[in-house]
Amino acid sequence: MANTITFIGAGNMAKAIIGGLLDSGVSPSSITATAPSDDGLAPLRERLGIHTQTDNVEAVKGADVVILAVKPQIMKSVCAPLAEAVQAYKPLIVSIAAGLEAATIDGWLGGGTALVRCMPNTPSLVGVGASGLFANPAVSDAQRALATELMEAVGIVEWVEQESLLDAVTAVSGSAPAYFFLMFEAMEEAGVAQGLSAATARRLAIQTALGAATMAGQSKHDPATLKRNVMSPGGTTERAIAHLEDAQLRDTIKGAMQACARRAAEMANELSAD
Ligand SMILES: NC(=O)C1=CN([C@@H]2O[C@H](COP(=O)(O)OP(=O)(O)OC[C@H]3O[C@@H](n4cnc5c(N)ncnc54)[C@H](O)[C@@H]3O)[C@@H](O)[C@H]2O)C=CC1
Ligand SMILES: O=C(O)[C@@H]1CCC=N1
Repeated sequence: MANTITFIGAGNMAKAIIGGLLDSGVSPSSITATAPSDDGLAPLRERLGIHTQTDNVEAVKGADVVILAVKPQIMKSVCAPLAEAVQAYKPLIVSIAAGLEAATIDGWLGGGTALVRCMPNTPSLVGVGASGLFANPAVSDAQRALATELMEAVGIVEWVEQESLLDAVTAVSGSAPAYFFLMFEAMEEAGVAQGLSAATARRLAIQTALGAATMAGQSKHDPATLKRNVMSPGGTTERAIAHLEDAQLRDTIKGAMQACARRAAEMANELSAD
């Protein structure tokens, strides 16, 4: 990728995308990351070789893509000082903030910006991220292609044509690594309760998830069929799955995802009213 990319904010999600981009062969010299103090930036500069900057406005000047990677709650105060440089240099803006609507951010940046909203996830760090993208009407086809190229460097990309669907993307992939991490915690605890060492239980659980995800991604069968293939009639898996179904696991997951998407919509309302 020949474009220059500036990350405003160098926290967990920015670092995950930067790590994935570098692993995919993007040159460190094309990436700049900012933070209010140099403390967190020095390791990025020294270990990854990317540019760093404590002045957001300077970092925006001349960048082809500006990725807004700060917490939604401080986005307004971060965007307002950037408006002049954004209007002058017209980079593609990519916001990864949960909830915050494109029109709200566009307004904070002075209006008329080409803005892509992206909902990535932290496995971008290891090149197996999943991102949902939405473009506002000012985004050109070339900028859409650029956003696709950028996020495909760290995983898969799905475009949505309705902005509100990004809340569903947040529920199904943005927040979802945490659901699986919770599952690993629970499986490790249960494995230990059955006598395994924590290390053994963790290793087996994680490898099994990796195997199941790889199989589901490659198989011509749907997940329900793959599940049935594990369930020998009268066997062990049947009992385990019956327990999960009796415990309303599907409803629990649905409820969690509804809570997630509702919170994204709530945040959009709270923050646009600021
Ligand atoms: N963590 C995740 O799994 C995901 C996060 N997101 C979104 O990514 C954004 C960032 O989230 P995280 O990386 O988790 O948060 P974080 O708290 O790890 O990172 C935010 C970074 O912004 C920096 N920052 C604060 N004020 C700043 C300023 N004035 N100028 C420049 N940088 C400043 C902080 O130093 C911090 O490192 C949020 O909007 C969140 O909704 C989206 C998808 C997944
Ligand atoms: O929890 C959050 O608000 C962010 C957005 C998606 C994942 N982490």
